[in-house]
Amino acid sequence: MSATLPDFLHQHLAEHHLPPALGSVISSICQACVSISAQVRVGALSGILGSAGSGNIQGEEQKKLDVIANNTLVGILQQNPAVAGLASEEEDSFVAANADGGYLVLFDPLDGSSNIDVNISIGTIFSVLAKPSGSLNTASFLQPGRAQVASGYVLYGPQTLLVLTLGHGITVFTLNNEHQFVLTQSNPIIPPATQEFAINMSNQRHWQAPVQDYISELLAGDTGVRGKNYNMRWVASMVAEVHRILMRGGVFLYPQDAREPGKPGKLRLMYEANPLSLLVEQAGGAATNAHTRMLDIQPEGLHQRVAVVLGSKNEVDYISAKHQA
Ligand SMILES: O=P(O)(O)OC[C@H]1O[C@](O)(COP(=O)(O)O)[C@@H](O)[C@@H]1O
Ligand SMILES: [Mg+2]
Ligand SMILES: [Mg+2]
Repeated sequence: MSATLPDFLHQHLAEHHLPPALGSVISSICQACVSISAQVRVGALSGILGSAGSGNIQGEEQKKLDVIANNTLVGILQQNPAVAGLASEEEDSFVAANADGGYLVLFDPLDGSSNIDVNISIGTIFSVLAKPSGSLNTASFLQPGRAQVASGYVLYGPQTLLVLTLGHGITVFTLNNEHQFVLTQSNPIIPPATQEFAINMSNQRHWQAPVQDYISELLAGDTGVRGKNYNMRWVASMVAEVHRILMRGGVFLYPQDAREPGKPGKLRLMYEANPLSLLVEQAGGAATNAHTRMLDIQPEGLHQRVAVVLGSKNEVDYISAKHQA
């Protein structure tokens, strides 16, 4: 249980006949995240807390750390010859990198921005796609989530953790004091049944009927149709919610709601939902938009929003059935 990330990549790529260039892309992403982690750790001491005074293309306020994390990832990935292009939640459109590169990297540089200034877990989420042949354009990135060749996140919590999949199970690494990711867990499995749910209850009045109905069943506990009591968690960093679910099960919902009826949801398909859904499926869980398997959705735009239901399989199936009824 003491392999470092380079050792693991060397062995895992060979075992699954994956190209070394994919390993170099993962290494570059992780190099950037080690740098981001170092900045997160010292917080106010390096002046990285607070607002950047700018907004992203989605009309969201950018925190200084959103911008720092984005620039760190873009700067390091652009230098990797295997990377053809990048897409980020914090960039207006894709960023071209190296013409001969075979991979595209998409990322949410800092997930959980509202938690940065209050010292609660935040993370970087990433997705890797093979670049289709031909010239690079937005359409090159619009591949369904099942086409991802790798995805993962780095969670800046009490420990800095890397959770990674290259399509053959998931592996958890812990950052040590020498700035190396060391393998600490192989192939955690999400139990199919759970008694823990995560949803932002303050939006209850805006939900559609199936979600209203589902949550009221859970709140009824052992006096209701589910016949058991449920506990609730809401960190407000999706990356941390997904990590909890990978470690002990649970279900996470960010449904479509009536606050912005024109949008299918709040979360981003390409930077959040797809990479995290691949991890969840690799750990035996399920991920949908309440109607369709997340990884089968055909993207139509880089910054596309989506409703999200993911986690313990029995619970996700139960919620989907309610939406089809
Ligand atoms: O509960 P709220 O306030 O809608 O926000 C929580 C959600 O917003 C997000 O923070 C959005 O991510 P960003 O910080 O990358 O914008 C998700 O991680 C999280 O699930
Ligand atoms: Mg996010
Ligand atoms: Mg973000």
